Amino acid sequence: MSVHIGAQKGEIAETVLMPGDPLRAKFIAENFLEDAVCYNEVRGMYGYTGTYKGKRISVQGSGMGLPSISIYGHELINEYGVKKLIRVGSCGSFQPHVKVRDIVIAQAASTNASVNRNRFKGMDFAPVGDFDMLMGAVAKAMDMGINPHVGNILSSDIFYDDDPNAWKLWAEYGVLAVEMETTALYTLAAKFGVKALTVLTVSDSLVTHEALPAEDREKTFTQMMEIALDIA
Ligand SMILES: O=P(O)(O)O[C@H]1O[C@H](CO)[C@@H](O)[C@H]1O
Ligand SMILES: O=c1cc[nH]c(=O)[nH]1
Repeated sequence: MSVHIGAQKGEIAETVLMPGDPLRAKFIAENFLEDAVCYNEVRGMYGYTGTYKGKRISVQGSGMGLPSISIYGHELINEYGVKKLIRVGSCGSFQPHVKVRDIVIAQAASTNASVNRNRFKGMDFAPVGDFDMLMGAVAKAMDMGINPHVGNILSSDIFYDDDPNAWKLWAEYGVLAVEMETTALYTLAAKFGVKALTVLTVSDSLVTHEALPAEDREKTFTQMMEIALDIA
């Protein structure tokens, strides 16, 4: 057991899908993995290991925000030997051409959080996704007839911002969408020499104010799940 994960050594695969929502982890395990076994229920942050097309894969909820994914990512890499982490999340669109239910692949992740400023003594680190997995995810999406949006995203420390127009500065610089974890995931991967990629589905738009309900966010983002499982 690690501090936050109740698995024994060897119970977690080298490749782990990481949705923020633990119920999305359960959905992926029940609908995509064969012989899935639940290895973690600590804090209700479900983790499962099973097989997909014969390959051993785990799926672990990350929780919301940079500190939460940092804790699970750190323990997966350092306590369980995980080598590939693929976030499967939801995001809010910043751009008119990025529509609800579209797929976004995070080439890089900007942030308004101070964690990396602290880590790098006031300097800026540019967290980027793994290039091979990025290419694989784009190719798989195209095979499925999907044109994914690939580019910079914002990993925000704030869901309910005091300034309702704060997002527009990022939008002006071409940032595609907002979520809350990837900058930490990519930084952890760089520090520990493992691979990470984030694949997102647009759940709402800050441009049009459209939004999908929680059940859709938990269960209907199956294209993103298929892309992630393919590159796993
Ligand atoms: O749907 P998940 O993966 O949780 O991702 C997004 O949704 C949560 C906010 O509602 C944040 O965790 C954000 O990153
Ligand atoms: O962090 C998030 C995730 C989805 N939608 C948002 O607006 N923000």
